[in-house]
Amino acid sequence: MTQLSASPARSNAETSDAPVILAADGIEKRFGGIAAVGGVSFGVPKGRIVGLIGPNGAGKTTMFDILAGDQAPSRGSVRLKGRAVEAEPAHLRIRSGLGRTFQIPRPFAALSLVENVMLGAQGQIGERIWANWLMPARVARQERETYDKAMETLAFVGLARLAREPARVLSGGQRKLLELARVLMADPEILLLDEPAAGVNPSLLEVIIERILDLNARGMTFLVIEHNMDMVARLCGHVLVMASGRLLTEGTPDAVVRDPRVVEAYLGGAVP
Ligand SMILES: Nc1ncnc2c1ncn2[C@@H]1O[C@H](COP(=O)(O)OP(=O)(O)OP(=O)(O)O)[C@@H](O)[C@H]1O
Repeated sequence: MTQLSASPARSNAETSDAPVILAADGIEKRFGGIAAVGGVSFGVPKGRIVGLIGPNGAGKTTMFDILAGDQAPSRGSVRLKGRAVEAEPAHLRIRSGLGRTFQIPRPFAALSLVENVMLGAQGQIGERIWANWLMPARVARQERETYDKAMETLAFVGLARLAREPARVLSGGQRKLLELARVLMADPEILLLDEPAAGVNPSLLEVIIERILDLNARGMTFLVIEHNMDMVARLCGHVLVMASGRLLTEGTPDAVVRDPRVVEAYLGGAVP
């Protein structure tokens, strides 16, 4: 595990007594005889940046899949803004304000960056075939607005100058920024980020950290899976630790990395 930086956590986690925006309640996920997630409960308070760490195979990505609606839990409940959503598919959760990024982003390689980002917009009336016939001016206006918003979002993540290039020219780190831009098009209230630092060079990593802190300062909530503990310490006021499908402990980044159970979980499993 990487040494924690001495800088204090910078999210606004400690400054507010916020309501829980996303909650997992007794989540279980079994694949045949294996419990990838074995009864996990936690809450993410609104406006905070919460970390989710644990050794490889701990069940973190499976947990994200269940929170986002990409997999159904075998048991348990997911509450988004107080509403049980475990039966809802991912696209409905996105519309309710829950966005997620993937460990390995897969943009449409042949489409331009701006086209990829525009695909993240929700509620496009032009997707309804009849709307193109009945209200073409309205469809055209909305497409223009979506394009402008996609360009603004690309500028926010520092990719505006590549807007017309095909996504295949991007590095791994730039793909992470493109994916962030795509998911931001849906105006999420809470974002699940799956290893935003993995495979990213140090200068782009700084951009990603700054963008996350900037969005958080504007009120966006984050749950972040990350192996890079320097990044976790810079972003997160609170960290959840999973091991072998269970929630092992939670606390400040500083406290959890000093917890002997956490050290043992990492040494017993594959150390990142
Ligand atoms: N579709 C699947 N079928 C069978 N087993 C699975 C499936 N998905 C995950 N698992 C198993 O569930 C366990 C948890 O996997 P998961 O990917 O959620 O862990 P993780 O904490 O995200 O790991 P990493 O840090 O390596 O991404 C692992 O043992 C994995 O092999």
